[in-house]
Amino acid sequence: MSSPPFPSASEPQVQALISYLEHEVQPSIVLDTEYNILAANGAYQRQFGVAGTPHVGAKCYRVSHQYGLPCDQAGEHCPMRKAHETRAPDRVLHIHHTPRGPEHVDVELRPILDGDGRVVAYVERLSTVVAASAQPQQDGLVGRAPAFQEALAALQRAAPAQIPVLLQGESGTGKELFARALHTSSARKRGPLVVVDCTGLTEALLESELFGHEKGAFTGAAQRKIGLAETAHGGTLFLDEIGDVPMAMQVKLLRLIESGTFRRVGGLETLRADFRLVSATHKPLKDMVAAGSFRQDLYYRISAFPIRLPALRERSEDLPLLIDSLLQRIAGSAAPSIDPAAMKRLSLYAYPGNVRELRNILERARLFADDGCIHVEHLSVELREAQARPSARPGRGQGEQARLAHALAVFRGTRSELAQHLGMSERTLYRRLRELGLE
Ligand SMILES: Nc1ncnc2c1ncn2[C@@H]1O[C@H](COP(=O)(O)OP(=O)(O)OP(=O)(O)O)[C@@H](O)[C@H]1O
Repeated sequence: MSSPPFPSASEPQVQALISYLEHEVQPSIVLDTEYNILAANGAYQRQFGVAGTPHVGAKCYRVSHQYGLPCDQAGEHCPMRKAHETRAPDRVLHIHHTPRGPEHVDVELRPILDGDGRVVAYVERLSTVVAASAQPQQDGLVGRAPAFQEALAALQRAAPAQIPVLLQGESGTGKELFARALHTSSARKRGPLVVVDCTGLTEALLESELFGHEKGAFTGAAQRKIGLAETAHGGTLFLDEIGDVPMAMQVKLLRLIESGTFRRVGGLETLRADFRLVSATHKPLKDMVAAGSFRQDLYYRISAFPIRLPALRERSEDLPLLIDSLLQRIAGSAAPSIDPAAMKRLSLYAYPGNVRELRNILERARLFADDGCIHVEHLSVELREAQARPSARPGRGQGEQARLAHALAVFRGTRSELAQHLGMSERTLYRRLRELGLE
């Protein structure tokens, strides 16, 4: 563990801590109360270190965010501030600058107290979040906007537990992708992830899909069939569009979830399946409960840990990142570029169909991009009209104006640092500020 002779580091407790952390497998650093990194263990240096750039002696916010100021003064949650006040550990999700570029990092900070209860140092443990990427990626979830980060932070908390998760979001917001990320971030990741699309299935069909059936259970049941609940044993069962499950089937689903037991259609044997339940819906389930079209007991069973997925218009800062990633996915190395005018139209549109709609738009447009570049005329009429109707711009509306105004008020760094903090270029920041009348 590298550690220079800082005054507080010479305290025996801190020295003992530094020596202990060297054997920790998780990247860890020791900080003093002035944000100075006193020591970094081998795991930290391997994962976050840059050859020739010593972290030890540097300010933590400079290393992880390239800010000139502590995170809380830059409009972000600072775990050190909170841990100092509460004398208790704090955990947050941040985007850190790493040798691999920006990454989502789960940061856990523990204050180290002396005999009088004074904080003498902090230990910060970091783990890279694998569930989502903050830079363009060939697959999986990408995003870095605050609304996306909030959902990701909830996913990180829920993933290691067994608790049933309910993903709620408009169509195309990435519910299935989130369910996959939840599964791969859980202890069951080596088990199966079984997706059941509950849309458009009659009670009989859903029952035989979910529970399976015995040979001869009904006309056409020539063989015994193993149901999806059984297939999910040891893994995750993802019930997509659970709001579409017919009322009569809901009671059977409740029994399965409560007891983990079920019977194949036409079978007498009670079977048991051990799975983690993840459900998703775009429907307002609570209203459906009030209207009597969704069972209240089932609702409470499936919604122990609700996660709200933001609409694309609530995370419009993510558009460039999503566009980059989706074009790579659609066209690989032949991915076209986008000219500034087309990019502007794309950023003005409201995307009622969310990321799926964005993907469709790009898939279509790239087929017209003969010169390797998407131009305005390659976009659909709605997109081309987007500029003519500035009122139809929820992403650039009051929400964004309030967010930028708030960031301007609380951020004490330079404009370039603010741009970096907001995940946009300095030029874009100036342009947005001008557009919103904040400049
Ligand atoms: N954050 C994201 N990063 C990358 N791709 C995304 C993201 N969110 C959604 N997508 C992509 O958008 C498309 C729609 O996502 P998905 O099918 O998970 O949405 P959904 O909410 O389950 O939709 P529906 O409710 O209509 O079933 C997919 O191609 C998916 O890969």
